[in-house]
Amino acid sequence: MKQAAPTADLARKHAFKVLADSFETFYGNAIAIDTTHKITWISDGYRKFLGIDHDPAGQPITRYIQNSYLPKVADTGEPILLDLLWLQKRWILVSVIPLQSDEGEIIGAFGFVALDNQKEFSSLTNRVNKLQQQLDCVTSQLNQARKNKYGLSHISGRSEQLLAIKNQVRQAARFDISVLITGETGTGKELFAHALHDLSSRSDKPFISLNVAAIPDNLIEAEFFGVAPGAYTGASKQGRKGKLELANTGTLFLDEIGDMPLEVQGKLLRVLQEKEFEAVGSDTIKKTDIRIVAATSRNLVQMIEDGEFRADLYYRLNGMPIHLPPLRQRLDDIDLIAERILDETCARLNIAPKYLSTGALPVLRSYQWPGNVRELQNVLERAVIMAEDHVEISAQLLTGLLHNDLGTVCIPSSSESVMETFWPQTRSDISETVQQHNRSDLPPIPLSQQLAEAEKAAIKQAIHYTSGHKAKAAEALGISRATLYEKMKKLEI
Ligand SMILES: Nc1ncnc2c1ncn2[C@@H]1O[C@H](COP(=O)(O)OP(=O)(O)OP(=O)(O)O)[C@@H](O)[C@H]1O
Repeated sequence: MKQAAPTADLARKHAFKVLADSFETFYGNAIAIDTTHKITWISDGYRKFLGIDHDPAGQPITRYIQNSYLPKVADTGEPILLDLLWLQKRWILVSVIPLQSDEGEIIGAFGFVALDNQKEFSSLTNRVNKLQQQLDCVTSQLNQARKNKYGLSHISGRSEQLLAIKNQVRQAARFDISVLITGETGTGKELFAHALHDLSSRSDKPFISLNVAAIPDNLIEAEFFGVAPGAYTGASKQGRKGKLELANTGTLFLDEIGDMPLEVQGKLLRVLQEKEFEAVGSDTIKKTDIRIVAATSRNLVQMIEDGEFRADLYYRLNGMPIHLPPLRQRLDDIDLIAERILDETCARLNIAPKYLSTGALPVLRSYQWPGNVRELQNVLERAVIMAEDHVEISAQLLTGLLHNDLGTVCIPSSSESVMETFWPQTRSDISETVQQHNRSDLPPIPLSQQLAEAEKAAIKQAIHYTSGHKAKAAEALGISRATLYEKMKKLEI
């Protein structure tokens, strides 16, 4: 390395001395920490400025300055040349530089108040204050919108069952226990999980959901635990956070928990018991603090008997069970839910509000709703679009739509076999429909539409045949579980 010329060396030493002498005069407020973020030195001026009446050396800096930049600079070695810091109820301008040993190793950080006279940078702080106020306002509006969207009041219905469930949710929210929500598809399991989170003490923390059934078995662990940087060929350099980490301090909603492979069930149990996990390809243990809300449309007790679900995990998850009955068993909810769906759909489509005619409600009440509220939503959304200029949604229109959807009309909810009631389109019915479509005097229906209808009917039939067991339905149809979910989403089943 080139040696500094003697005069340059002298000038440098002199400059440092002047700087050190004038530092106390101009920058009386200064502090230093080590790499463990403990205070190693503080100037008298700064101690007084912070209102500390004892020697804070050896204490963590965050005990006195919670939002200090010093720990970050000590960790990264990157200086912060000038930044605003909100301290002692006012803005100050601070500089923080890393401290290095003679060998160039980072040994801590040193910070000083560059300017604490607000008048001298008032235009800057005024702008920051204004932006901060705007940000606070938007954040509170967002939180309010979230609460309105997911609060219990958003869940429509007046049936005794629904009111009892709302009470259970209020109870469950008071305690930090695992909750298991059971019920057929589309009954509102995710909606109630959201409401539970929003009522709980974790409401301002993340709500993360993971649909176990929609993820191929070989990717589930990565999705759940995350992946360490470069864990395997093709893994990203930065690694990827898993849902457990993303949900930390908040709530993790595990939908379709019954579809979790046995091996992963064991790992989830460990997380629940020990509150720690390791990312795929890592041996570093990470701590986690989450509340689990799990949901399933399957009979977990039966699955335990069949050796498909771990009993110990079931008892862990089932801290408080909440069961959502199907819509056909709480007919008193239908009018309020329908009203809400119509209002929301019309507002979204920017059209005048529409109402159910007097004869329309009995049609809705007499149908079985195998897809529950989600199906009701789909039918009413289509009705709104088809009612065009009419203010009322007629019984006839709904009858037609339900007929079109499932090949039958207004099924009485009593004695017929569930199979006939829900999916009367047996194989021969389907071929009959296709034959009718094939008649040469009828205008042809686009092939894509015919294929979609056929796929929809086949999937519904398979799900019903396997009593809602999606993995078995996918197997019977010769597709993967993830593909089945993809298709169900696309075809709005
Ligand atoms: N009581 C209700 N009031 C208003 N909307 C509802 C009600 N119950 C369900 N919904 C709506 O119905 C749809 C389906 O609900 P959700 O996704 O929560 O059901 P799910 O039981 O989790 O379904 P899946 O088992 O298929 O995941 C959502 O759009 C939800 O907002």
